[in-house]
Amino acid sequence: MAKLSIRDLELGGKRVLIRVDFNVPLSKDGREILDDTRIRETVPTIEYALRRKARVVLCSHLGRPKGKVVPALSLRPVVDRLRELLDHVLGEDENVGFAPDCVGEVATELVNGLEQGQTLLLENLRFHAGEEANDPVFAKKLAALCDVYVNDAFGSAHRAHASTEGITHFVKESAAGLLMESELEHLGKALTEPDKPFVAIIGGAKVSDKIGVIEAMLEKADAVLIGGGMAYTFLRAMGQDTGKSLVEVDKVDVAGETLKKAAAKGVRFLLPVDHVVADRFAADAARGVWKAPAGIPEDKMALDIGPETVELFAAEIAGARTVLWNGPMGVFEFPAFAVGTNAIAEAVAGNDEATTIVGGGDSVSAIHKSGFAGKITHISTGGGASLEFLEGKVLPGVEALTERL
Ligand SMILES: Nc1ncnc2c1ncn2[C@@H]1O[C@H](COP(=O)(O)OP(=O)(O)O)[C@@H](O)[C@H]1O
Ligand SMILES: O=C(OP(=O)(O)O)[C@H](O)COP(=O)(O)O
Ligand SMILES: [Mg+2]
Repeated sequence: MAKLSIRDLELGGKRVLIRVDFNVPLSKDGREILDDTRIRETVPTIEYALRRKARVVLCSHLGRPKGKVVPALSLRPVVDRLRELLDHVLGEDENVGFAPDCVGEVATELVNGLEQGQTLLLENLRFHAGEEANDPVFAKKLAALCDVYVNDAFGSAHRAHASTEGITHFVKESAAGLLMESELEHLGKALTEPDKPFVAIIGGAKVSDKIGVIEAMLEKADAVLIGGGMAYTFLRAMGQDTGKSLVEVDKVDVAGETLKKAAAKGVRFLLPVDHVVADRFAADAARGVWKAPAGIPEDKMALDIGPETVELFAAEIAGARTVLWNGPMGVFEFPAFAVGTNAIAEAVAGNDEATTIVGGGDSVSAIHKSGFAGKITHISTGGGASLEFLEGKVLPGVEALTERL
C-alpha cells in the first residue's frame, strides 16, 4: 500500500503544511530544549520543500496541555533552534516566523503573507481541544491554511488527531515527509521479521498508553524486559508493595493478564528485582537500594532500577539479535537516578551482533546523554509510534495519507 511522498508533489509557490513532531524534552521552565533530535531530523524535509520554492508552514504539539494555553508549553523556544539548523538554506536576513496561535486570523494572515522559500512555525496544536478530539471543525481550519499537506511526524503517527488524521479529509493531497518515510523503512526492515532472539525493553512513564501494546509484543518477542515507571503496575499486579512509585491503578488488571499470557506463551518476562528508591521526586532526594522480595516501603518511590536488575537485563540483552528499547529505566533527567538507564544503554550499544533500535522522545535524549548513541543501529523519533508499528497495524497518521496511484 504505497502512499504519496513529498517527492511526488508539485511544491513551487504552494502553501505546504508540514505536521512535525517537535515534542522535544524541555527544561522545567519550558525555555531550554534538552534534546533537539526531533527538530534536526525534520530538516531534510523542510529543506526539500524550501529548495523547491514552497511556502512552508510547520505545526506540532508539545507536551499535554489538554486543550488549554499553557505558556511553559509554547513552541516559541523551538524557533531559534530551527533557525540555526536551517541556516544553510535560509537567506542571511531570513527568519523562521512564528504564529502565536495555530489557527485564526493572525495565523491565516501570516501564512498567506509567506513568500516562496519562507518558513512559519505555528503555536502548539494542543492549545486547542479540537486537536486531540480530532474535531472536524478544527481540522478544517488547519486545512484552510494550506494547499498541500505533508506528515513528517512519525513520533505522533499512532495518534488519530486533527493534525495527523482529520486534516487529510479536507485537503486534496496528503503525503509522507522524508523522515516519516525513512522511519517506516528502517523499522520495517528491522521489525517486520526480526532476527531472533528478539528482546524488547519497555520503560518510561506513559503506562496507560503503552501497557496495552505489551500484550501484542508477546507474539513477536522472545523476552520482554520491563523497567522505569512501567514496572510498578506489574509489580502491584504480582502483589508486591510499590510504595509511592508510579502505578496506574486502572491498569493493574491488564498487567496481571499480560503476565499470565507471557507465562502461557513461554516468553521470558523480566521485571526489576531491585530498585533505587527515593523519599520524594527530586534530583537531590535521599537514595537507597531496595531489593525484592521486600516490598517498597509506603513512604518511598522507585526512581531507577537497581544493580542486580541491570545485571539480569544486560545478560538478556547480550544474547539478543534484535533489540527494541522504548522508555528510560528511571528518572534519568536527575543524574542520581540515571545509572540504570546508562547501564542499559551501554549493554544495548555493546551488542555488536544485534540490530538495535532505541525510540521515543525521552529515550533518544537518554541515549545521547549516555554517550552510546553512536553504536545504536537506528535511533527512532517515535516511542509509542515504534511500539504500535511493531504490532503490525498501519498507524492512523500513515493510513490517512493519499494512496499513490
Ligand atoms: N521509575 C520512574 N518513575 C517515574 N517516572 C519515570 C520512571 N522511570 C522513568 N520515568 C520517566 O519516564 C519519562 C519518559 O517516558 P516516555 O515518554 O514513555 O518515554 P519515551 O519518550 O522515550 O517514549 C522520563 O521523563 C522519565 O523521567
Ligand atoms: O513524545 C511522543 O511520544 P513518546 O513519548 O512515546 O516518544 C509523541 O510526541 C506523542 O506524544 P503523546 O504521547 O503526548 O501523544
Ligand atoms: Mg516521552
